[in-house]
Amino acid sequence: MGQDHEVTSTSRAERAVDVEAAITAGGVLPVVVLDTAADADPLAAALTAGGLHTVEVTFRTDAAADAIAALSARSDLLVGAGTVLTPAQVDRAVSVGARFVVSPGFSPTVVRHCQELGLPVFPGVSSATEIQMALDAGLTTVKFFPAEQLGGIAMIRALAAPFRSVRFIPTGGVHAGNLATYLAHPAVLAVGGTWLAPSDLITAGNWREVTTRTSAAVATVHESRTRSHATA
Ligand SMILES: O=C(O)C(=O)C[C@H](O)[C@H](O)COP(=O)(O)O
Repeated sequence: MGQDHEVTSTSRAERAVDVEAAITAGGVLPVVVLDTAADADPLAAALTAGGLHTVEVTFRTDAAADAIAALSARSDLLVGAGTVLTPAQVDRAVSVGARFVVSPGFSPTVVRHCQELGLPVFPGVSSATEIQMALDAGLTTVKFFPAEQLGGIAMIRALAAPFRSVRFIPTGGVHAGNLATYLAHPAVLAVGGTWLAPSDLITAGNWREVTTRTSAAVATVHESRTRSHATA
């Protein structure tokens, strides 16, 4: 029994690391709002063609669960659920195959529920107090939301100074023009945002533009990491 428990916790920890490693490797986490699950496959094709293999599908539409189910069935994509506000949504997300959960804010109830399920969770924080709440809950990787509105990279610099173990996924107001500024900070694990696949492009079925934006973001991640290795 005790041994079973140990095995389970180890595999959970490994799963969590896998997810974080995949998000880190991508450098950019596309956030999408899907109105129909029919868009799932072309979206996945567009993102993977551009070089990204992670996606966060927000629980903001009725189609979210079906879309997560369709995307999770693919072997080339790691799919998480975003805008998760309640434990019931966590359960729904898990039941359709979501591998991680993202919230706009810090909910101790949502975080605890994810931890009980062994599901990686990245709650949003917007202040030093919320970071301490995350640390108290045993988390060191958090979403920083809404990043630009909170002061952008200057705020991350200020927060990263005392919280040396914390890694951030800044999201909100990030785009091709300011992506590199965020990626340059060592406390930034990856950056999230809707600019790669915004609702207007999805509705128009403009998958080519989604791939173009994704490739550009991937190139920026690559340049940024090459530069930081060169200066390390
Ligand atoms: O609700 C959540 O869990 C979210 O994920 C919020 C989104 O991350 C932001 O709405 C993205 O902001 P933009 O990239 O500026 O469009």
